[in-house]
Amino acid sequence: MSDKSNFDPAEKTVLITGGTGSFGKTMVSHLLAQGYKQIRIFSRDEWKQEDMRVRMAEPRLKFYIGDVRNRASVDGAMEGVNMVFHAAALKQVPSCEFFPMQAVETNIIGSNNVLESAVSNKVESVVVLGTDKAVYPVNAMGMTKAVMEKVAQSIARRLGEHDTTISSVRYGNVMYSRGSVIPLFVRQIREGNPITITEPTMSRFMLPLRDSVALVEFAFNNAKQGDIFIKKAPACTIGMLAQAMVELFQSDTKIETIGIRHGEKMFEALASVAEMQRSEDMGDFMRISMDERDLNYKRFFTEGEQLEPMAHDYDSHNTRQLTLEEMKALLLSLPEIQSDLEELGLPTS
Ligand SMILES: O=c1ccn([C@@H]2O[C@H](COP(=O)(O)OP(=O)(O)O[C@H]3O[C@H](CO)[C@H](O)[C@H](O)[C@H]3O)[C@@H](O)[C@H]2O)c(=O)[nH]1
Repeated sequence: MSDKSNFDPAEKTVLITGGTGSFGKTMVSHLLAQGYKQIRIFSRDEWKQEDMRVRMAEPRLKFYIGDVRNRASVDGAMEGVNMVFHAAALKQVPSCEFFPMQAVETNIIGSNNVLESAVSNKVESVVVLGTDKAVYPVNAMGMTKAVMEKVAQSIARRLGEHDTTISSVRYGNVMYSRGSVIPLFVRQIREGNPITITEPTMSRFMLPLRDSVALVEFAFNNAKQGDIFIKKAPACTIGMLAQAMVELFQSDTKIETIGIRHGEKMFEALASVAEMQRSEDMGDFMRISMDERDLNYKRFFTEGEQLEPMAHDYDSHNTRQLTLEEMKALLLSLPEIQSDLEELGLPTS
């Protein structure tokens, strides 16, 4: 863990891969407010970069066009960087399912490029952004993100205290993220169409975007080599989410059950049983330390390890469940829901 006692943001340059996404934008505003010297945005889409450049008009923001799949383009943005937040990813479940090698290229090979480039450039700390879908993965998005974590830890394992600190975070569904269920429900309500729910008892961890930024910051401040951090989060069922939306929007639209989609689980886990056994409770957060066993055959084949039999996964069925009122309050705390309700002339509190 690098020493943060003399940490001065005014001396630090941060690189955010995938920096024009929802996470990147929120993180950029946060870092600017904290007085960071320079923030570099690395991404593929020139239009999104142009939009951000014009809207933010901020000299401390620097833009780099590139693709994490291309090591040279990553190297071109890495020189002189102190911290990296690696958010670039293919994260849509269906697109990864049908083009799994594209997910391999970006999520695994691309992440390896970012990490190796950061280590070569003596970056102080890299935080890699992951997902709950990497725990017991069933779809290509989760599988490639699970391998990404393994790549991060394999590099961390060979590094020492004075090298780059590598850590990962995992989080669940970011509320109102592009293409996700909440904006879909809003559209359905506004157009007067039925709300389509897959399965009312299916559950998901619900996380506002601001909490994902807080988690990444927490990881940066507390990381030891190879750690994975999660933020404790409540969950809700999709039936409850739909009910909360209908009530907030005072809608009489129907709720229609359409059935589970390709590649999805009834619930998600943020940590497996084995990980829970080596986790540290840090208040709102949990640290899962790296499994430090090496490839020592005896320990893997004949000695093993004593695990406590009590433990269980940390999943969206056994975490704290939001009540209907709490779900409505959480939705009301989102700026996007506030502006949707305002546009419709509905109460925002
Ligand atoms: O019409 C729909 C669509 C979805 N759902 C349900 O709503 C929940 C959330 O669905 P999302 O599509 O919002 O989220 P996913 O859990 O499938 O995946 C989300 O989280 C991933 C990260 O873990 C990726 O970021 C992905 O893009 C993002 O949509 C699921 O239980 C799903 O079954 C419905 O009830 N009705």
